[in-house]
Amino acid sequence: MPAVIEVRNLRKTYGETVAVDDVSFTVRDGEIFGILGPNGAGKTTTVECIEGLRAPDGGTIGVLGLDPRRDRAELTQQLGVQLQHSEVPEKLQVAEALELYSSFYRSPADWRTLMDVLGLADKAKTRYGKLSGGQRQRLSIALALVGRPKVAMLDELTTGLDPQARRDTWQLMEDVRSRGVTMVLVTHFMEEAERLCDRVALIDAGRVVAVDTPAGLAEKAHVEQRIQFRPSVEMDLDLLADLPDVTGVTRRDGLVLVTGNNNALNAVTSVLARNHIVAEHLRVEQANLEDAFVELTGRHIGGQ
Ligand SMILES: Nc1ncnc2c1ncn2[C@@H]1O[C@H](COP(=O)(O)OP(=O)(O)OP(=O)(O)O)[C@@H](O)[C@H]1O
Repeated sequence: MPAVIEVRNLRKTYGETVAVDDVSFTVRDGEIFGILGPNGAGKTTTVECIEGLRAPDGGTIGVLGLDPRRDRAELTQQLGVQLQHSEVPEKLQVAEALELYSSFYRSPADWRTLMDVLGLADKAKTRYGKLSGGQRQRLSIALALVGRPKVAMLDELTTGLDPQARRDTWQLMEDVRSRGVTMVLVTHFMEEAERLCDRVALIDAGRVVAVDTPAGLAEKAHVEQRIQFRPSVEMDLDLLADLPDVTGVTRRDGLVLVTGNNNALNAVTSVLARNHIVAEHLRVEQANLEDAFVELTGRHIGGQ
């Protein structure tokens, strides 16, 4: 797959603060690429450099073969950017905003259709300042898509949304991806990254810690799988302890607790089946992105 965005050794400082130290990654055509990291990791600064809003102190960036600073006017036509709340005038009505922003583009989407798709049709005449958090968010997504961009940059897509609105927004993003739009998603929500992103760059203190699929990151971190069940009959724990994929087996209150690598569940269930043992109340905890981040950096994404 060809590269849509190529970031090489990006560096950006604000006075004494090194916001982005050394960031490199490639975003491929048609994927949802996540940038995940704790507050202050340098995510927004990276994205703003890609958008051409900030001049890097070092490194190179190519977006659709363009230089974000030199070719800013052309890039604006092809790159959809989610505006921050403060950038939309309070008094502008929803329909007015969409019509206005669509006028900036050579071949915009039909903004009325977009308004329907985003569930904003009944708010067409409502001023931005009177919209709920979820409605503002949907409008900002609509404004990012109204130019029919090849690439959309979405920063904190679902921050401040309730769980239902968040899930609706995820569904929407999947629909947009299926129309071939490449998306860069900045987030600090694990679940969002796991659900939506084809690949994720984990960023910490201005550096890329790892880039991979969510599953690949969890695996890379060598985080163990935890399996817990109640055997239907008394069993010899050595049956499990001897398995190469298993690292530990203990018994507690009639429950068997097994830890092991990503193949441990397969190995354990095969042994149980061969021995005619049913695993009751089976629970499996898979390693997730949060585990991977902690393993790779020693810190939690949620901050602290
Ligand atoms: N305009 C600015 N002037 C000075 N320092 C800044 C500016 N913007 C960001 N910083 C600093 O640069 C560092 C990286 O900030 P950035 O906003 O890029 O991180 P982030 O990962 O997007 O964080 P968050 O998730 O909190 O938005 C932080 O230490 C921040 O305080």
